[in-house]
Amino acid sequence: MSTPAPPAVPPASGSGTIITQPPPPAATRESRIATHSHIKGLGLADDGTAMESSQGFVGQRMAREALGLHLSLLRQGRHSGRPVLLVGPPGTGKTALAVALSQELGSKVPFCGMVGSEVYSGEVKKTEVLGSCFRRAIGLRIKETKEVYEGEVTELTPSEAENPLSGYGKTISHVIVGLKTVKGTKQLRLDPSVYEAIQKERVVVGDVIYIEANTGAVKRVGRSDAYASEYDLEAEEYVPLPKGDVHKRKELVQDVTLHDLDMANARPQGGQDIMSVMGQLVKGGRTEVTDKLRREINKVVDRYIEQGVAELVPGVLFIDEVHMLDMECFTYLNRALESPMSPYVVFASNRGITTIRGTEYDGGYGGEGIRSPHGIPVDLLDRCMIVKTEPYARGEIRTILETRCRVEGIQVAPAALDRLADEGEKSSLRYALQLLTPSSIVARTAGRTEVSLEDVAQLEDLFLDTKRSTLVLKDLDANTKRY
Ligand SMILES: Nc1ncnc2c1ncn2[C@@H]1O[C@H](COP(=O)(O)OP(=O)(O)OP(=O)(O)O)[C@@H](O)[C@H]1O
Repeated sequence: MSTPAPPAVPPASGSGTIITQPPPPAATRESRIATHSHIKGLGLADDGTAMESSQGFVGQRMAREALGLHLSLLRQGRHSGRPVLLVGPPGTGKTALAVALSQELGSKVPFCGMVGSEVYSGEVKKTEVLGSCFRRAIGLRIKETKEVYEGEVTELTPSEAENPLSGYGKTISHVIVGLKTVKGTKQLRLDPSVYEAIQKERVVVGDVIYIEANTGAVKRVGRSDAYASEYDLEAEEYVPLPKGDVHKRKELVQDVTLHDLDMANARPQGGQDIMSVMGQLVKGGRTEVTDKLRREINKVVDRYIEQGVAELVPGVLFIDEVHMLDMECFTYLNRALESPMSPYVVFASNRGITTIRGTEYDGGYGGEGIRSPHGIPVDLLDRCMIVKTEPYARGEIRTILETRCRVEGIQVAPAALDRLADEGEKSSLRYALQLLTPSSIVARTAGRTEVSLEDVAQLEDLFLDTKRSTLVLKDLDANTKRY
């Protein structure tokens, strides 16, 4: 049966189609707790005002409301060329705000986070690193109609044959797969390469899958809901039995980023399934993608957008410690921000007036370089919408600590929590947060389930905060003139 050519993603490779929908929960994740795990969004009410504590966010109301407004700009597609700059002392939630922004946009909108110093590499140009981050933050949603075999797996029987290349062992000659839909069933005799793809997706009887007729790529959609009561507790995603025939044309939506397309086309060798493409991405060192290739890809992308096959999804590029970038990067940013294919850019810096990197050795500026607020040239600064974050009050620190305890599953006695909040106020929120997990370990070692005041006190002896550490150094310096 003839099929109209699928809109193979960029030029000649045919291997550019990358399915980046989130994998089904079964294949994913143990619960890992990261620094910002408790942040679930900006915590804004319907009228855009920030609630005192919501979605894991506590305080910092002005900044949250400002970002809420930017979010509306982004949703209306009117953000272009207007980056946000988050400024404030360390640990006041600048990164947390960027994370919340990306959460608000949803999992299908790309988010790329980087630190200013990442641009310095011996192998890749600074502007190339920035350029690839820009493209990681721009998504493309491609709608393709493909010929597929879809259904619940009723049979999965590999057929073995003698290995013609060696006297020992056996190889798979073919695999029989039975697929069932509401309308009927079909038995397929498939190539061993499809069996490999089935194994990689960890398909078992009872799963709903589809197999692309042209490429043999296999995608596990989830577990058939006929098996829903198999276990009492499960992280499985259950899906209904597919309707229609087993063999049909299906509209597939694939989310890729421009960077995925660059990489897939820079090294187009290998298979067409997601695993081969992913393999290409992780193998080898960092490779530069030429400007010419990017322009070609942009042309194809433009064509797809015009044809209505694809839709551009601008995401968020977050550059933390932006003062670490140098003049060359800032000049590049000025141009990149004006491009019609620009993501929503958020910068963050905790520096005040400081020298712009890359201008220090310029004799024209008296050897000192150009000094500017946050180490950013004024012309770029002028384009930014600047949002300030404030240091936290003790009550806010206590609430943030409480939220973290809930996320990490730590029980802390009220007196210990008060002590940690005091530490947070005296030293920093980060220091107080860092003491949480170790104090729970100390409590557990002592056979208790709740962190007590003594546990926190013990840790304060073991770990110094920045202020005490500076005092120790000053003391050493005064007494021994060393260190
Ligand atoms: N308002 C808040 N509500 C809840 N958690 C917060 C809040 N502010 C900060 N945090 C948490 O405190 C920790 C430090 O915050 P974050 O890393 O966002 O600070 P930062 O301003 O980016 O610091 P730096 O300038 O050092 O990069 C993180 O775990 C963050 O999730």
